Amino acid sequence: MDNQAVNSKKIAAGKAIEYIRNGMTLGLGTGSTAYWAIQGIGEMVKHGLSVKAVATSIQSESLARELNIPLIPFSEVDRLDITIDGADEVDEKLNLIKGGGGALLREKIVAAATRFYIIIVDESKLVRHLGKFPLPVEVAPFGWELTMRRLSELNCTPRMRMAGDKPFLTDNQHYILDCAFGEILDPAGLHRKVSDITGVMEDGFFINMADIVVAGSPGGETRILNKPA
Ligand SMILES: O=C[C@H](O)[C@H](O)[C@H](O)COP(=O)(O)O
Repeated sequence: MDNQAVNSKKIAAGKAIEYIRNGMTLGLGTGSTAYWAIQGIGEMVKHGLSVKAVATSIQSESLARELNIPLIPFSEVDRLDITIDGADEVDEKLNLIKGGGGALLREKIVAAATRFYIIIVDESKLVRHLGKFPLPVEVAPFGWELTMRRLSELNCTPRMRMAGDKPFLTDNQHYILDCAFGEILDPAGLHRKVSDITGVMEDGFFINMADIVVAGSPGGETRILNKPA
């Protein structure tokens, strides 16, 4: 990753953590952008911030532990005050594609329990229409070939995500099929069709979930995009 992208991610994360207050329960996202938010929260905890957090992946959980961010089991959570997470694409209505790192199912469960869901991206992730980034679809290993055929009937080209010569396994021991649809004009409609396929555990569409998106630029500026009313 080039230094400019790293800087944009760091800047966006720095802005997002300004929303955090003492006593909050937080959701910790996953990926190279969320990494910077977790680092920032760790720094705030070191300086006396009192928060509790849940993580959206094993990777983020380990990072939070290293930074002494107090973690609680998700079973103890009813509502989270703020979750900060990254995204692979963000459209003009703040609909997202997520799951490039394979964490979409837990991320969506955490997002759905969140009062104020903040997405942080470098500005290159902002698009008019979703779809250039193939949609990650988490599927049950049992019968995945059939699930893949059903997905391709929706006019996409699904590909099994690999880790070396084996299928990539999510934290939930599922597979990921990356589905190249091309430009998607109706993400909500397509989300319904994908979700209707038996064997699909979750897809990477996050429709109408983000409250704000903080986009960082390599020059060090941030832009805050609000969910349309
Ligand atoms: O599964 C991974 C997550 O959805 C990430 O938040 C997303 O892929 C963005 O990751 P990054 O910030 O590394 O581009």
